[in-house]
Amino acid sequence: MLRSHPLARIMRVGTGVRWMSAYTPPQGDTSTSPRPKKVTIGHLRQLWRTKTPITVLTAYDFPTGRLCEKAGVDITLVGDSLAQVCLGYESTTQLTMDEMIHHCRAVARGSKLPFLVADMPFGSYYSIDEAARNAFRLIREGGVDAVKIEGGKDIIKTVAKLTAIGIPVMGHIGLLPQRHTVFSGYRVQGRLANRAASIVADAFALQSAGVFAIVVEAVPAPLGAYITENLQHVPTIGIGAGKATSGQVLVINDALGVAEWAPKFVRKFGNIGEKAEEGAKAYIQAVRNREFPDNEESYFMAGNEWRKFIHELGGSSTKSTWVDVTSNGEDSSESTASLNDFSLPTLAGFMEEADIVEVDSQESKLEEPISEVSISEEPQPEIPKPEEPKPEEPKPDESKSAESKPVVPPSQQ
Ligand SMILES: Nc1nc(=O)c2c([nH]1)NC[C@@H]1CN(c3ccc(C(=O)N[C@@H](CCC(=O)O)C(=O)O)cc3)CN21
Ligand SMILES: CC(C)C(=O)C(=O)O
Repeated sequence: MLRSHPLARIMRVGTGVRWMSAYTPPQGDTSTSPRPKKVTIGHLRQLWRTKTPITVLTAYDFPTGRLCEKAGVDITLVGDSLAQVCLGYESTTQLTMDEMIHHCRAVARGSKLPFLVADMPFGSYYSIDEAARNAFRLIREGGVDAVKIEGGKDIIKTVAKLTAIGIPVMGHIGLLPQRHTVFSGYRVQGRLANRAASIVADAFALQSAGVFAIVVEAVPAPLGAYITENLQHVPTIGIGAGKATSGQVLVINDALGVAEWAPKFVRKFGNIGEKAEEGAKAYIQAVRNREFPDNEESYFMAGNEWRKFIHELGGSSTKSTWVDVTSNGEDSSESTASLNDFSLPTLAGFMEEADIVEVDSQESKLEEPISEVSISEEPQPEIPKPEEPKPEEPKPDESKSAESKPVVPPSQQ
């Protein structure tokens, strides 16, 4: 089919079709549940051969990377849509290599099982040497498995070089967002016969240069189908290219309904934007109404430490007092004893505190929650006055102290 096609001969570079890998594809269910093994090019090829749609979603950071893995996507793509979706740039052309690598590293920490692809930013592949240097950076520093490059015949020598030296490359044809200025905007490509033929030629050229898959963006559905049917060795991943491509990709924010606007080819599979706004507004209301935090969301002192604490302060305060120590250790409370009288907490003090917190978390029932801080009692006679006053609280750095609630690591949430 390939050889007989009139456009298949337009560009042939290098020694022919190369494949990057011959892994044994993992067996078993790959449709919905997260697979236990790392996705390889071999696995992607098996999906393509069995006409199982290849699923691709973009990710830009650790949580979206985690989401892609947990949802069981085949390919996680750190697209340069990062520029617009996450960094607020006007276009993808403003994104730098360093920014891309920074985000790739975060995604890679969260998305370990899906095949991980990163876009080569605009300007990072203007020469073959630059392209190779930057592709290696994305793989070494960014931790990705493969790179994606926008363009067809025009960049074919670069693509052939990258695949020849062992860098898996994903092509990208049709609408090329990095060239939106040249295209006079983000416009559907290949509506006219000439341009459609040129896009088909791009696909064949990329196939010959050894790419492992080709993203086909914003082309008429029949053209997406035609390219998919006529490529012999490479799956297509469509975005706005109709239903017949070998797989589909969407920007995750678009798919989840985060953004206010999305291209016509997007379907919203979620309504995160609305939900997020609702949540943020509910929080603000609760704080303003003093409904948050509650006792369940607050910490209390161990045993009768509060009484000891008041006792050490002199115990003569008869009104509600919040002891407030600023970071320089100055006392701004209304109590009679100045906290300057206490020695500042030492490392030993922190360690002691850590012990107490542990006891506290085990025996948190020891103490009644104090719903109102009301100090009207005289010091309890049975409480022995310690030799050195030791404030349990406040501490100069609350965030570093041990928590009494178990903390769920983000990766388990
Ligand atoms: N959120 C988001 N989603 C994307 O799919 C995406 C990005 N950002 N940023 C990078 C590129 C830019 N993309 C775009 C941006 C705009 C259109 C757009 O305006 N399309 C018009 C087509 C107009 C026509 O030619 O008929 C549309 O109405 O869908 C398409 C793709 C795709 N990529
Ligand atoms: C939308 C996909 C294909 C992309 O290139 C990107 O996220 O930048």
